[in-house]
Amino acid sequence: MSSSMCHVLQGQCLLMHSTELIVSAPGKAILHGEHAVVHGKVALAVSVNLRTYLRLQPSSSGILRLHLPNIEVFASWDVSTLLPLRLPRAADPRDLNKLDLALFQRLHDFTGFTDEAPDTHSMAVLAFLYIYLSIFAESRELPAFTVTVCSELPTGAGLGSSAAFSVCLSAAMLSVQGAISLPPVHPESTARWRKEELELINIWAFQGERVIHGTPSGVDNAVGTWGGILRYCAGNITPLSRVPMLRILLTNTKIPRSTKLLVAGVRDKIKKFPSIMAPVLDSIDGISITCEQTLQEMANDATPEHYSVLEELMDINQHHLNVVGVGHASLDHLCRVTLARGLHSKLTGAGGGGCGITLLRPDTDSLVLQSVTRELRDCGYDCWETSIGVPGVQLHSASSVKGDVLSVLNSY
Ligand SMILES: Nc1ncnc2c1ncn2[C@@H]1O[C@H](COP(=O)(O)OP(=O)(O)O)[C@@H](O)[C@H]1O
Ligand SMILES: C[C@@](O)(CCOP(=O)(O)O)CC(=O)O
Ligand SMILES: [Mg+2]
Repeated sequence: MSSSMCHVLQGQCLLMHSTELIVSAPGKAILHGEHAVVHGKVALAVSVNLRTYLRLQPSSSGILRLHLPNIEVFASWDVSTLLPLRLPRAADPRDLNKLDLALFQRLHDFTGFTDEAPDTHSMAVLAFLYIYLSIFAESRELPAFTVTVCSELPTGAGLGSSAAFSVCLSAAMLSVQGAISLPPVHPESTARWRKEELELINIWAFQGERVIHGTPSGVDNAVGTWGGILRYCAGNITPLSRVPMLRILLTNTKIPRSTKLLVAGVRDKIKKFPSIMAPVLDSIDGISITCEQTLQEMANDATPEHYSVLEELMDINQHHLNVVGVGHASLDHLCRVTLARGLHSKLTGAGGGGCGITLLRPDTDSLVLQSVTRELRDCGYDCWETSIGVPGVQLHSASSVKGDVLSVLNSY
């Protein structure tokens, strides 16, 4: 972290902005490396063209409101009741490498939520309050505003909805606090923040992910912040600029699952069978590295043989993910249905249900695609071809937001 950023992090509340703002962040698909990345291995991840949108409206009512229509949360607090929960922000910015457990405990006591049975509502509310009380820890007053979040992403399906949510919260609240600027945004257009500001957004989004996931790797919030295609390993983010434009079919099996529980399950398995699981994680690391090399070669000249390598890597990784215990019958079925048409799939994200990705070749026949899509939909799955590599977190002019999203944001 640069010293100037430390200064901002420690800053005595610069200028508090009091304008309405709309921000958005994309979801992601992990090509390879989910779960292994939590244990220091390489992951390759891409942003997808489904976004989470957040609208923040300042208020003079002294009431902080949170509207999360996707998960039916409508909460409000008198800011005076939140004041006693605040703790001075840690003097050492390196402490942002973990959660402030004292604040976390206070929030549990205040809300009455328990850590044993984390549910959709409590995780979202805790992440919101945690980021709010941390970012405004040193502000003279706690600001009142209404935050409304609406997402195109399925919640809890492996496409990084938790990270897109955390990135939006972080960007909006850092902007209000004045720790980052409000870049000028022209009508019908969007704007991005500077590199150092994006780094700050990413750091605070990571805290939100910690509240929701327990021990996230940080790959999802990195994609939500930076967008594009990234290699991620132990906190090091490398954008991959020279890669072919991959065609990806996304399938949501709609089997609900929790990233937090799946990540904890993998940790238990590694603890129970260290000598068996370590080689599997190493092999997943090898898959990510081989995939990255193959993609780089393909940027110059993509051949059918390159696609065969990518397909084989997906098959091997899908087996590994079953071995580490994050498979599901619905995902096995997805792989079988697509393979019957010559297409290769694997789960993406935490697994246990949720989404899978299928690699399409540039010349995959549209009739093949139509029949495989129909068959997957007949299983009750959602299925669509997605664009990848879209921009990360953005500030929007209201007229740049799609009509249906804007009408949801405006209806609360
Ligand atoms: N649009 C949203 N509104 C409110 N909370 C959300 C939203 N999207 C995600 N979340 C929070 O993130 C959690 C899902 O995170 P997770 O289990 O990591 O799944 P994923 O990130 O794969 O979608 C939800 O339980 C909720 O707490
Ligand atoms: C399983 C993991 O690798 C990805 C989780 O992604 P998602 O929450 O299922 O979208 C966890 C992580 O990297 O933090
Ligand atoms: Mg998540």
